[in-house]
Amino acid sequence: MDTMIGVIGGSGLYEIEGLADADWVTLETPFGDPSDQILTGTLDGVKMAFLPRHGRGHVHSPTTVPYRANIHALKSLGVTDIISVSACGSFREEMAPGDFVIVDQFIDRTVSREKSFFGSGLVAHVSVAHPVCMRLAAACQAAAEASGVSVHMGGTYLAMEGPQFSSLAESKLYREVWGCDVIGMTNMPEAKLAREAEIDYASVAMITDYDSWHPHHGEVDIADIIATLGANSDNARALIARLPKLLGTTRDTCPHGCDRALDFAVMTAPEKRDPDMVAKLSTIAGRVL
Ligand SMILES: CSC[C@H]1O[C@H](OP(=O)(O)O)[C@H](O)[C@@H]1O
Ligand SMILES: Nc1ncnc2[nH]cnc12
Repeated sequence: MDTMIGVIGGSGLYEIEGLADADWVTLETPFGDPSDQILTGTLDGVKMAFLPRHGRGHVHSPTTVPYRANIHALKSLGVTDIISVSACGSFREEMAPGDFVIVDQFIDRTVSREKSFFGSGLVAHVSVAHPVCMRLAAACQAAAEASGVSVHMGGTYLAMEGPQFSSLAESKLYREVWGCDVIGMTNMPEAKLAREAEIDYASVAMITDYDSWHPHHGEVDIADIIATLGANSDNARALIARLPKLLGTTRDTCPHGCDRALDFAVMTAPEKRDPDMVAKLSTIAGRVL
């Protein structure tokens, strides 16, 4: 199968350069419009699709990002592997602003978002015990190291609703009691939806701040974050540029089963399935319906 790398760019990363045959395409989905047009093209012969999560000009808040439409649009283009790039706060002294963390776990504290493509008339349950594809995560780590970025392999990402940052008590709870490593507002439900869509997913957290727990850094400040975003985004572009060669033009079946997550997931009996839902889910789940 051809590899197609989908990059979801977070705060500070609204476009990438260097694609051959670059074209911003407009897509509509049964779940509404994606955050923006999607930049398609090829890099080192590998098909690429780039979507700015908040839209160019940063239009969508973490709550209003159309997560389902974004994943649906990438799936409809043929994306096989998603690299999510996100600005994050850090709960660890050694994960300093400017560093990258290759996330491997999530705690989902978001409360106001549609979290599944499925629902009444077509019920499905996929596992997200291991929400990140470690094959893809390893490629991100290698690309970051080759780009000279200080990178940490593995970390738990606390997904909060936002848009306000955490209170000091929340920051300490997530760090000291729950053992989280980084915090952001967008990787959930994005990672869950990618799993439902059977797309391999990896998340690169670009550290911008120490949230509010750090005794010597005071509370999180958006001006500090914006100051760090520029350099982080340049490093993210360098990382992305190395991915096609690492992943190759074709790919085998995912050794971890990310691309077969729906094999046994659909619970609704065939004769009880809502035909409208079946039609609506044809791009996401047509393989098993
Ligand atoms: C710019 S600070 C808060 C904002 O940045 C992160 O967005 P993204 O994950 O898309 O890089 C964070 O989750 C908040 O949405
Ligand atoms: N401290 C923080 N909390 C939540 N999202 C963030 N994005 C960047 N820094 C953040």
